[in-house]
Amino acid sequence: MTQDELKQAVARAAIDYVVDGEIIGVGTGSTANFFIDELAKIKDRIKGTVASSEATAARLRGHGIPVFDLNEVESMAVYIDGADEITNSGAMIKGGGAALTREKIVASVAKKFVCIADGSKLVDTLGKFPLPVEVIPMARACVMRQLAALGGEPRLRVKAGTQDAYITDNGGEIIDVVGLSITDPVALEEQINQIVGVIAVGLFAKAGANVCLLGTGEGVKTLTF
Ligand SMILES: O=C(CO)[C@H](O)[C@H](O)COP(=O)(O)O
Repeated sequence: MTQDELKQAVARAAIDYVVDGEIIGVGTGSTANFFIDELAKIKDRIKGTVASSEATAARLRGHGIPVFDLNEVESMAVYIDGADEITNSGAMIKGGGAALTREKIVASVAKKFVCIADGSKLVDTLGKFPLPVEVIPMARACVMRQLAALGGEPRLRVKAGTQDAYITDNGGEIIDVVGLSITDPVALEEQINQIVGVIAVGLFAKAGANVCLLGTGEGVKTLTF
């Protein structure tokens, strides 16, 4: 199976976690996009969604699925999203698609985080994938110095084909930290959260996934944490 077929398989499997009549939190990225396309087939069963990015909101609306502002929502049954890396204990690196801050906010309201990922995302130790950190633009340089002191190599994410900083839906910039071996993800998440100027770090460790639907050649495996 191709990587896209594995992503489609987990997106289909995630429909079992959709709770009828409820609001569903929806992530960002190619796997989340496959999930949105599956959700569209059963859209009449749900009350609506909360989106973790403008791109996701546009895709949901394109399918005629209601998208609520998070401020209008008191509870959410489940949040369904991809990951760049996930461990056997449910800790994740996210933010390859630059939506980490809204993903973390929406996930924090949901009762359950269901991660959907192809098998290549399962790792023993986080950090091979560069760790995204969203920052306030004026704090870029001082945050980068503090991230370098943690042992990684911070790089400013730029818009494809330019030297210009990539700007997120929140007006922030993204620093990708290369070369970390993250043996204590909870401690590192707390440490980076303490740096003034950081909006959010793409480590989802303190509140990681509750379930991971992992696409493999032998079918979809369900990991619970
Ligand atoms: O965190 C994310 C976006 O900010 C995505 O979930 C992550 O990058 C995985 O993307 P994909 O499903 O395209 O592999």
